[in-house]
Amino acid sequence: MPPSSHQEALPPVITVSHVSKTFGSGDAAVTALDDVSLQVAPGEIFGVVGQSGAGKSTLIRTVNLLERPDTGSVIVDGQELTTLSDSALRRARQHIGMVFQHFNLLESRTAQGNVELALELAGTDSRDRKRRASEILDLVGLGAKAGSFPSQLSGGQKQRVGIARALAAEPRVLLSDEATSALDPETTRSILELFKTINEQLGLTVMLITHEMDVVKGICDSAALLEHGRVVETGGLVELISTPGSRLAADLFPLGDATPAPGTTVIDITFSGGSADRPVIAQLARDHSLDVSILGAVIESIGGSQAGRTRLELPGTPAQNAAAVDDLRDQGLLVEVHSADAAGGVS
Ligand SMILES: Nc1ncnc2c1ncn2[C@@H]1O[C@H](COP(=O)(O)OP(=O)(O)OP(=O)(O)O)[C@@H](O)[C@H]1O
Repeated sequence: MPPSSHQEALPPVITVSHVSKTFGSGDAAVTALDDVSLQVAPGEIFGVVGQSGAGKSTLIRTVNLLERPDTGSVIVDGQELTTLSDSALRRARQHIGMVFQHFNLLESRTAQGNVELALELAGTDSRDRKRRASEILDLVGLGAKAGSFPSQLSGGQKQRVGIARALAAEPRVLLSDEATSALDPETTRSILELFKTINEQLGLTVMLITHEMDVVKGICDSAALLEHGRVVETGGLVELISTPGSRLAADLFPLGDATPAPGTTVIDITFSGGSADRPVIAQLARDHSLDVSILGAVIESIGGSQAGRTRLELPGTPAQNAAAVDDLRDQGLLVEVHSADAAGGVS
């Protein structure tokens, strides 16, 4: 659910502050996380993206201390995890569900048995375990398969069991490490819809790792881009796409690579909220008698509102188009101006 102003006033559910983690030592040392700080607001779906080896898994595993940071602090639901005793940490982890890429189910147990296991570990008595496991399997759409073993389930069904297990002990936070990357596109869509449903129905905060921008666009409210163990950008998606030069925005809304004519002006306009519905380009062409060419455009729905970017080519130099650009900016639009060089490149 998109964070409302009321939610923004609440303290974050996850706060990672100045976390660093190095594996190995000497010449073999690998710094997986380098002074990482980020916050996840209550009820948000927060995506962590970045290339392979950027530190995404290490980061998400520090949020439930499966990976202990060398330095820094991790606060989940108001509790600083790094200073807890082993037994207190085990209790705290029961409120942090985790979903894994390869499901990590016990083959010897049925779907119901796998979900009940999480409740056994939480000390729930037998009757409540059965009732709760049935309820939660119904919620993930797998009630009819409660008695099936993992070997009798499809990948998507296995992941639903994994999600049910993660939800069994009524966590406040759900962590997902590439939950959909072993699934086909259609199953991926249905699992993402399930995340969204859980997020909305249970008010659960979700932090997920993905390398797929479509996942971020599809369900995330906020995201962080990791590079070489560092957070290079983080924020709400609508806010990010309104940030000039945002790498995440460029990855979320790729504008294609149409080549402008040499000596022209190239402008990138970011639309969000109401501006996405206005006939901005037609008005620009009319008011400034400009022969506007659209080099690329993408409009998407993010968190229930329209957002997108458009790359336009205008005849003449940036100086000659200054009035047109000012006009766009006066309308509250975010405009970046480039000039096309002789080779059709943009600078
Ligand atoms: N247990 C470990 N021992 C040694 N090095 C590790 C360990 N775990 C991670 N690393 C290293 O830390 C860096 C970050 O790894 P991590 O798995 O967090 O990246 P990632 O962004 O999740 O990558 P991928 O998308 O490929 O899963 C990599 O260089 C990796 O080789």
